[in-house]
Amino acid sequence: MATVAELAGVTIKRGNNVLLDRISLIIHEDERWVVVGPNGAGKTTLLQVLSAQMYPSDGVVGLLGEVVGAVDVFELRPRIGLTSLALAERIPPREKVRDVVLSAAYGVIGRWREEYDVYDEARADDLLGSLRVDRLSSRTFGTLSEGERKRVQIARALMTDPEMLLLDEPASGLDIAGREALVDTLSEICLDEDSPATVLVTHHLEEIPEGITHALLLRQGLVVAAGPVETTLTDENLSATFDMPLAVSHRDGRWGARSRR
Ligand SMILES: Nc1ncnc2c1ncn2[C@@H]1O[C@H](COP(=O)(O)OP(=O)(O)OP(=O)(O)O)[C@@H](O)[C@H]1O
Repeated sequence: MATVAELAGVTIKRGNNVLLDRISLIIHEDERWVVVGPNGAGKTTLLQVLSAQMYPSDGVVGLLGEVVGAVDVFELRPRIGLTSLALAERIPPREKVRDVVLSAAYGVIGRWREEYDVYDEARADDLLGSLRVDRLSSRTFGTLSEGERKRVQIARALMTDPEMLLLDEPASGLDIAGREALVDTLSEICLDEDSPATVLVTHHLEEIPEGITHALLLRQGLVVAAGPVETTLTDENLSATFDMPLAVSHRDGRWGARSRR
């Protein structure tokens, strides 16, 4: 299987803070990763590295066969789909939903005067359909519920047919029904062998969709454990990650965690 990302000894420093500390990681195209760790562990920073938005202070980042730093990142970035709160906040509230998705084809946020071809328009409509928000395509982004916005952002991230899909807390802020429906949709994406390699950051094991194959546990910028999800998401590893005794459960395809105190 082809490698889509390879991090070797990657360190990110800001001032005296070490955000990521000598991270080494290989992601193959058929893998779907979940990244778990406490607030401030470096999860979002890792996604920034994987989306070529951030350069390492030390170490080497290989993405889609290119070395970051030795390649034009503007050619690399369209090959990687990203959803994050920071990106969502940059979407103009008056932007039409269909244009939020369509404008990804040009790597811009906010439609201006681009001419889109029929192929792009059909793809945007298909994605809105598969994310089950096609009925909202002529609404403005600012009028959507949180759950609807998350779906539109995922459709946007998939618009360029990326080779890697990065999802930063896609279910945060959703109610139970919204979360469950989104986890189902994410499961469909993760289980589809035509989907790109996926890395999903979450705070809650309940939000891990079926089809996730690997897990990375981060604490204070360091990898606590990484590997196949079944052998990585253990009581011992999760307890070490959050510095409290935790019990992991895995029933009917769904993960969970609770205190052992
Ligand atoms: N520019 C910066 N300068 C200094 N420290 C920073 C900077 N950016 C981020 N940090 C720190 O780096 C650490 C990792 O941040 P990051 O956003 O990657 O964590 P996270 O695991 O995604 O956290 P959360 O779960 O709270 O979203 C945090 O302690 C944060 O305060």
